[in-house]
Amino acid sequence: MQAKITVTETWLRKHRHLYDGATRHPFIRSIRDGNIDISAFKTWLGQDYIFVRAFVPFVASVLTKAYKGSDDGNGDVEVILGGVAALHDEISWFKKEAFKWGVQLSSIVPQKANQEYCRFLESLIGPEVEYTVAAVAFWAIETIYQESFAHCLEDDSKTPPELKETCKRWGNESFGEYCNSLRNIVDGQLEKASDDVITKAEATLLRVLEHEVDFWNMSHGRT
Ligand SMILES: Cc1ncc(CN)c(N)n1
Repeated sequence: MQAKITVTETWLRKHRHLYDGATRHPFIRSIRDGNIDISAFKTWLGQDYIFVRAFVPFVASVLTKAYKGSDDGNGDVEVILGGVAALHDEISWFKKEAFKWGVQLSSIVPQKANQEYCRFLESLIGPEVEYTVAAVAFWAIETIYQESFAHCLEDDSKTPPELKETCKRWGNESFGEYCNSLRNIVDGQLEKASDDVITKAEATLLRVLEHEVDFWNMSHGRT
């Protein structure tokens, strides 16, 4: 018997071009090819620290929605709680890494693309946004980083040794498994969602992809 094609699989096939644009962006390719401009890397580092701080309340809102809205005996809550814990480590990592690279986090001003992305996250926090829609955004945001940085760790990559740790932070296998768990949660929700929610969730995925591309563009100095 053939395996059933999930909703996320359908979307990834349909929007492959945009998805590849987010996960194989020139910024990521420049890390992978070993010709990254270190000032672009530092820009990304400072801007992403600001993004991650804004990401925390969004993830907390997804956690609340999972608690209220999922009917799986709260397996979802545990997966998402793991994500919150990982974010705690992520913030400490950014501080350590910023120190290493001489990036002053206290003086970073969020750039336009970052402000718009953070505003988008805020727009997904309210109770009027369905759990399924918010969970799709969460899955996509985490997975884009996972796929992007895993690409920089492939055998034929020329990623500079001093950037390997950064790539491993999101490109490692256990982060990949966590992203798969998020994807299973999302597909479970989408299977029982109304057409209206599925439409909103797909539109949200597309917005995430666009914001991620803009975020890489900003880091790469293309704004
Ligand atoms: C912009 C962005 N997207 C995703 C992630 C992964 N948490 C991140 N740190 N920053």
